[in-house]
Amino acid sequence: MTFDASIGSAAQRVFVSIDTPEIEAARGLAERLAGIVGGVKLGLEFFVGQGPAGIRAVMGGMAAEVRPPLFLDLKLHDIPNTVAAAVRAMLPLQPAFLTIHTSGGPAMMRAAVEAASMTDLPRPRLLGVTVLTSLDDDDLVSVGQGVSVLDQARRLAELAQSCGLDGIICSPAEVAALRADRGPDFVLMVPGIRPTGAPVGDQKRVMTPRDAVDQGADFLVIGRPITQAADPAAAARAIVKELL
Ligand SMILES: O=C(O)c1cc(=O)[nH]c(=O)n1[C@@H]1O[C@H](COP(=O)(O)O)[C@@H](O)[C@H]1O
Repeated sequence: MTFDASIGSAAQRVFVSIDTPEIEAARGLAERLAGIVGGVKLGLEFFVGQGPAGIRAVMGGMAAEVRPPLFLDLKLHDIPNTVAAAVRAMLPLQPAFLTIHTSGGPAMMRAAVEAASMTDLPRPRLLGVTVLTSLDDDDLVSVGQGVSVLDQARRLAELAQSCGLDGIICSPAEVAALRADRGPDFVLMVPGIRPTGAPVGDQKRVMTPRDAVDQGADFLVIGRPITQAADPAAAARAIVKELL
């Protein structure tokens, strides 16, 4: 299914992150949430556990009329040839969005963009991870990047746009600055979302769904506040309601 990135409703902004290695758990959540949220994100944990066949089982388990767009979040980071080959290998799964790490550099990003366009299959939107939402300024110092998170995110976002990426993943804390820098058409997909009172866990730069959208986020990536809730469908509905 091709993905129309125009945002017609509050629900379309929400991608639920289904982080589990178990196929039945993933399938159950996807089916329960399909009519409520705008998309499903399957990432490293599920892909390592279940591979492409697992992705097909989850997405194919939903009727075409209700199947939400797939965000396949593998955060590729390798030499250009390897990343390009991995992007090509993902295309048959028909993701609406893919992720690569912008810190892989310009040649890697350009190779990924080229690879994504090389077949007749629908072209996914390529998003570049800037600075992970689990990091803060001290973490960047500890890995030898002596810049603030905001400056690093701005720099990587500019590089991603210049390399032809469709958008970036960034924390809500930088969204307003990055929207101003990169203009209205660059996709800002934002994890690190916590409804008021939800446990923050390993995230360091967080915001509520409403505030993140008000700051300029196009899409929100939300995992545990929905998937770990006693009633995931009710939790997702409450978040969408907050965005109306
Ligand atoms: O690329 C991502 O989606 C991502 C980037 C980032 O900087 N931070 C981040 O949390 N994510 C993903 O977003 C999801 C957030 O999940 P929760 O913290 O449970 O809401 C996880 O699947 C992460 O892998």
